[in-house]
Amino acid sequence: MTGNRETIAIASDHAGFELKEALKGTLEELGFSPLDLGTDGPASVDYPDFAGKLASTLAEDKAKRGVLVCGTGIGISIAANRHRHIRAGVVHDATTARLTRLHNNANVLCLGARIIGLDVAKDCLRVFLETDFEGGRHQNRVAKLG
Ligand SMILES: O=C(CO)[C@H](O)[C@H](O)[C@H](O)COP(=O)(O)O
Repeated sequence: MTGNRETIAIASDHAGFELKEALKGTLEELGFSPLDLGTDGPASVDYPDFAGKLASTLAEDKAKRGVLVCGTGIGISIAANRHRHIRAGVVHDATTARLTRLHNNANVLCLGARIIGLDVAKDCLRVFLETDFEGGRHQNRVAKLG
């Protein structure tokens, strides 16, 4: 928390850099405090390094939720999901953003900057942050993820 604003960790590789920068503003507009873990420019970097930084930040309880962006959202989600405390979902629209919270209790939103546009990405972010886990039949399934 920063003041009474929840901290949301955010990171990307070079392909996701521009979208990450834009989404930091969206987080602020929505009343959250973005914690930017890089990358800091368009130079080519390796997405596992940034997924790892975000995973460490959540493990250290510096944030409870995070956002990761790469070209497709796929590589950075694979990397993030190697960490047992991370449930990262790649989403493409508000429906998948809602369902990865309702059903998977995802704590990390993954977006593909080369796949979706800014307005859809903003929708995904807002819906992800405002949707609670449904629990019920999904509780046991999520527990089995490890
Ligand atoms: O890992 C990915 C594919 O799922 C990401 O989209 C990366 O951002 C992409 O591979 C980076 O590609 P580039 O050609 O090195 O820019």
